Amino acid sequence: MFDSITGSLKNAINKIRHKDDAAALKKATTELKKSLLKADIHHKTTKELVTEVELETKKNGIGQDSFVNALKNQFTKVLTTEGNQGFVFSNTPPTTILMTGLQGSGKTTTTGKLANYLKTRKKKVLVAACDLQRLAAVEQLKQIAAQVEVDIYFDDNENDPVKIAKAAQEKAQKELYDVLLIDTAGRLAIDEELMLQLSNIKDSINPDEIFYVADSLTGHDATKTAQTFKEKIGIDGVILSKYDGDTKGGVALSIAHQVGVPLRFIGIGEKMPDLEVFIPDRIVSRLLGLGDIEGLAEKTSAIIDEKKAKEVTKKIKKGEFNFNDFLEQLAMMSKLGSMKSIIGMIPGLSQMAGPLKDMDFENSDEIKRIKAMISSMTKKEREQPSLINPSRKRRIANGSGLSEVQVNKILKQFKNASKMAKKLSSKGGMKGLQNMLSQMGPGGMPKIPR
Ligand SMILES: Nc1nc2c(ncn2[C@@H]2O[C@H](COP(=O)(O)OP(=O)(O)OP(=O)(O)O)[C@@H](O)[C@H]2O)c(=O)[nH]1
Repeated sequence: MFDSITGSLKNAINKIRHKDDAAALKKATTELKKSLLKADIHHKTTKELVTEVELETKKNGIGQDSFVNALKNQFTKVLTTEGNQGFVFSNTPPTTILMTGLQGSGKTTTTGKLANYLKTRKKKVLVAACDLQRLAAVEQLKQIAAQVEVDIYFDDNENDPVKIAKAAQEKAQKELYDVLLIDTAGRLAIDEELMLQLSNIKDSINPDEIFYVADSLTGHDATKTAQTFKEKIGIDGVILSKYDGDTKGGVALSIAHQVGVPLRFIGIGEKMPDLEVFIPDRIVSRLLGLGDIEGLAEKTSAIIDEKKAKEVTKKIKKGEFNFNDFLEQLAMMSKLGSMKSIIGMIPGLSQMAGPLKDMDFENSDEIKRIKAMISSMTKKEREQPSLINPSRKRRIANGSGLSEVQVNKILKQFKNASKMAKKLSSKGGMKGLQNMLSQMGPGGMPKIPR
């Protein structure tokens, strides 16, 4: 998700090789500034962040470790704004969310994604179709609701969105829904009529939170419109849509700081599972290429049961992650949405996000090769990859139709990844970064040979 920023941060970090090298720190901060601006992070945010990183590194003694820690702290500071993180449930259900945004920002799709996010977490969700501005919007929401299997409230005979919102809320209260998501109308640009309509809905239903869906492809305009929505109707969170199409990626890192409202979720594709929760410290971990074990486990537990997710995390931490776990994860991952984002959550694998980002699980040659290799292993070998000696490798290569070189490389890659995962998920994980960076060449992890 953040591969280009992660890559340039790595370049900045690599400028510092020795302790107390002030000239190297200068080079690193110059590189940092250049890459943040190139990523389209707001210039004010960039300036503040770079200055603070430099000060903190100097204060703690110049070195790669202290520079990485300063980056981690300062990024977390920039991404953290007063307000809720992720999805927060009200003490008195239904938690009512007003979804707002400009026309085409992805508001209706995002309403469906959020409904799906909550549904996979076993919540009873009702969506309300209050976008009466665009003719097809109600129909679109009906289709999306059917797709993610949540209930929808609409009224084709009513043309007052306030009345529809109110009736939806009554239904949600009476029928004990956990969450009510209200899709509202958008406009091509901010206008008084839209703001008045939203204010009226807000006054009538008193939502727990108002989310503003901003199109990340509009760059700094996304920040500006969010600001205006905040001033005019008050918003509690921003959801950045279409982040998958944003090659620069910096808006996500400065929008909360600029608008003063937390970024809650990011849309990373057109499919319903393509919604990522935005928790600052987890995002920072991914930005620095350290993955997000906690996020992965949380996401995983929505698909498989929580106990199993914990088991996997424990296995990773103990370095016992084996090929059976790998196959199981692979089958499950295809249900989790974008490959790029999943890879970014696995420590040590985030550098592969580039080559693997568009991977299609069913049809990918790389995955087919790995599966072929695993299917030629014995039960014991899958459970205990360390058993695989040269003669076993030859047998596996023959059985899977791969060359010995290919088998060797895949095994090595698996071993390295589990080692890194173990190291980085431990308490001293930050220290592991230094080792990880020194082990990796400029292209990240070695590619699986074709
Ligand atoms: N690639 C990508 N496309 C997205 C994402 N979110 C939404 N879209 C697409 O953006 C387009 C517009 O989305 P809608 O949900 O219809 O937009 P809207 O804001 O509800 O529009 P109005 O109802 O007209 O206000 C659709 O084609 C969506 O599939 C995303 O995160 N990534």
